[in-house]
Amino acid sequence: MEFPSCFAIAISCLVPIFIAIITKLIHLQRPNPNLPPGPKPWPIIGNLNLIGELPHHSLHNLSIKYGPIMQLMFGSFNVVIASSSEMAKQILKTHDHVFATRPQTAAGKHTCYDHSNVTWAPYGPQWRLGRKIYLSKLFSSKGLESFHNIRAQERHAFMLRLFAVSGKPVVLKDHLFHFTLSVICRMVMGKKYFSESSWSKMEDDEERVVSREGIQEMLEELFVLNGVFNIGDWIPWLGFLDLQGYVKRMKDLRKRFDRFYEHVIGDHMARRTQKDFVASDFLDFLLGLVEDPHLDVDFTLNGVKAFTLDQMAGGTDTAAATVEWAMSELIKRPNIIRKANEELDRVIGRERWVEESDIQNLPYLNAIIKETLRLHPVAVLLAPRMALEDCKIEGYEIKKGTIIFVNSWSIGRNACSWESAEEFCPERFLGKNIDVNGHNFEFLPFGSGRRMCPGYKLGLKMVSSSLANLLHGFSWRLADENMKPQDLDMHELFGLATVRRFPLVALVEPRLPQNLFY
Ligand code: HEM
Repeated sequence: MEFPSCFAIAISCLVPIFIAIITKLIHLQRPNPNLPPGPKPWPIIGNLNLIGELPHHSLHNLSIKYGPIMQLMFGSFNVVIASSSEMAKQILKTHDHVFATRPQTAAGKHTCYDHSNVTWAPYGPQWRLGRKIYLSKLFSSKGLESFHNIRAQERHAFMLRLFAVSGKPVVLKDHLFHFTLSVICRMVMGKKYFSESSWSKMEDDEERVVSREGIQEMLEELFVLNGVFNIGDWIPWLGFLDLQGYVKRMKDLRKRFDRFYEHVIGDHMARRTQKDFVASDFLDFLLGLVEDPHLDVDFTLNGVKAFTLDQMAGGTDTAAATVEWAMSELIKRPNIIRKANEELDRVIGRERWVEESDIQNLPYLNAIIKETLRLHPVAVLLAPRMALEDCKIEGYEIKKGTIIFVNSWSIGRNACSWESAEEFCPERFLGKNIDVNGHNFEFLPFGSGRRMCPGYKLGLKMVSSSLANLLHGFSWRLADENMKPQDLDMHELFGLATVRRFPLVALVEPRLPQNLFY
């Protein structure tokens, strides 16, 4: 028999066996509320097949049936899922110190420089150093203010690019990504370092090693690979087989990022040798740390790359996907767009664009953003945490090493906390003191506690100011004239950031006077 058909038969035999192994290895366990006080066991109630459904949907359905805290055996690991605001509070506040670390995954190892970025770092000195630097240098009020001009310039450039394609079908996400990536690159690396031209023109552009489309593709792949169910993570003895080919993809991706960072770091190093060198961006500051003998961690060039990656990953797709979800919900509901436009016309007027300082005066716009983050929190299961020691929640023992997911997507749709939970209704937030700062456990789009998103204020600034100007500057309709707005497909693509499965394609027409577009 020739090789290809041999191979095909072997694969077709292996796949069902493999699926059988996996489904046998996933057990659902749930607490029994009728047991006397004392440690309560988690009885096994059956095997589950979570394959084929989006994980946050399956876990949401299970939590409706089995309660707000349940334990799964997932391969070799215990996994606890919290699906209510009370359980989220227990994990992210009451026992935050116990669940402050992350599991070590192949993605953290191969794509994030051996877990040396803040997102995947174990709870320890490297993580503490990163958070301290981010919160003091980038996300403090002073830090955020110092990059105000960059955000304003890039936002204006974004509006001009949209204007240039008005009347033609626009893939909104690509424009949003261009905006968020430009802001983050300039904040962190001093300039964009990617070519604005398309692939074909790249060779002419000597200073850039990657095109904008190329880096977007790399970051999207990073999010996918950091969110996948990689068998080797859950069943370590099968890891060497790399059955799904994910580890190979991770290694390939790391090479592409290395090539990019080596160019950027090389450029910064060359500047450091100049006589009149003054550190002027975040990367300069990080390179200074590599030479610092007083740090209590061994901070290397890999640390520089990893911390830079945290910003590029954390700040681009998340904010772009949130605005894309918001516009998708709005395009289906012209009456909400009308109310937002009425507020913008009244507060801002048609003679100028919306500035960041205006956002606090736009309660309806803020309510739209909160409603979007409630129904479409891009990190649907937050980022996984791991128990550093044994702990008891509601009488149930959680063993050291257990992996914890907080189902933020499910919490945002919990009928006990939200009336008509499945409806997109910004009005529910008007006059309410519900915020995204991690103190309201029924609403956790940025998480809470020690590992809460450190960049949430920047994320919110980019989301709110871009959405406000998209609504103020343009009128919107679907590019497919035959599709009714209410039929717009809202399916998700699961990953560390859960994005639209099919990008939103729209037609825009300017709403403001022509002179504002030059
Ligand atoms: C709309 C925008 C954003 C959303 C929805 C978002 C959401 C999140 C969520 C849910 C987490 C996990 C929190 C947890 O485990 O409790 C997280 C972590 C993180 N985010 Fe964000 N984020 C956004 C923007 C940003 C920005 C702008 C940056 C940086 C430029 C950033 C950097 C990070 C980092 C470094 C972590 C890891 C924190 C840690 O493990 O200690 N994020 N983000």
